[in-house]
Amino acid sequence: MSPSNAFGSVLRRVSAAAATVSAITAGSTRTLSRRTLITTSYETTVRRYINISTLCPLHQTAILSQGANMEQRKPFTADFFFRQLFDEQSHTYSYLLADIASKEAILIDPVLEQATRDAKLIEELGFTLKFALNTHMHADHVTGTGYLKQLLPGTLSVISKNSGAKADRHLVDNETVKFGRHELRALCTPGHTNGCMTFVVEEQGCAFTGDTLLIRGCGRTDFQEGDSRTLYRSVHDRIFTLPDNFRLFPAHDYKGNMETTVAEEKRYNPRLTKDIEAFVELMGNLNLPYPKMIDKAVPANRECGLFDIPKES
Ligand SMILES: N[C@@H](CCC(=O)N[C@@H](CSS)C(=O)NCC(=O)O)C(=O)O
Repeated sequence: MSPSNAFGSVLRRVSAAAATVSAITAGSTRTLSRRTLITTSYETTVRRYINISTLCPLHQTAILSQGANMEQRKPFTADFFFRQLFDEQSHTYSYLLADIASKEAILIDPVLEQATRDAKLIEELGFTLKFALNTHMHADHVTGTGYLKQLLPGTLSVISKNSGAKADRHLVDNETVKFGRHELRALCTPGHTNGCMTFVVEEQGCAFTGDTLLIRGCGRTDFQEGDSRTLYRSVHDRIFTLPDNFRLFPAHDYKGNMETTVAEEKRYNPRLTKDIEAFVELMGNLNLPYPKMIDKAVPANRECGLFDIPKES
């Protein structure tokens, strides 16, 4: 058997073991916390079936990390539409969510230069864009919310009250935004900026973290109202307290990653796994260059993003 076939066979045995664990834990004792039970049972079962010490360290990590990250993730419900969109210039992810039955949609963190792409997609899919939301007042690109209001009349722009930016609707902590039968809950997660929010869709087991938590990273805290201690508390108190299996979708990624989970970031985020003092020290020494667009983006985003509207072709 070739090494890759052997690894495939091991993974199949692990999946079978994981299924057994899921079945056992489904009706199991409540004396242990759900997370402890899942992680412990998974690792115990894997070790019972496979002598993992015979595998290389990479494969050992790959197999054991599945216990916390993959096994218990919920699929989206059949009536929930999800589409991740990307802007290559600013490395920004936007997210189109919709209720497939009622066709009501929302768009999180649209980018001005992609507004015509997004509007076309929304029209092609027969959706009505109810809300165009920003997780915060961005510094690296102009938001598409203002232009989308023109392209798709009836759309309302949304941002947090704490952002100080103009919008049709201002969200406060714990407020919900409804689209069809679905809803997201907006949690204040300041630190990168004062007005940062994380949007949680509880039923679908996912959250949109903006720049508060990035995949194996986090938003910088060296401009606007950035504050490292505040960001650390936001992540630990409001994102890491979500269920371990929640899928997390950030506003940016610079390395080609697309999503993560609460469990993964709690284990592997090189910044947020540190204690708060070490985190503050690290964030104070990032020495990142300022975003190229900051002088244009922040004033535009304070006005909901109407700035240099691209000409129609
Ligand atoms: N090079 C980009 C800006 C990159 C950057 O600073 N990203 C921000 C989020 S957008 S304000 C950030 O918080 N990064 C964290 C990190 O660790 O990289 C540009 O010039 O636009």
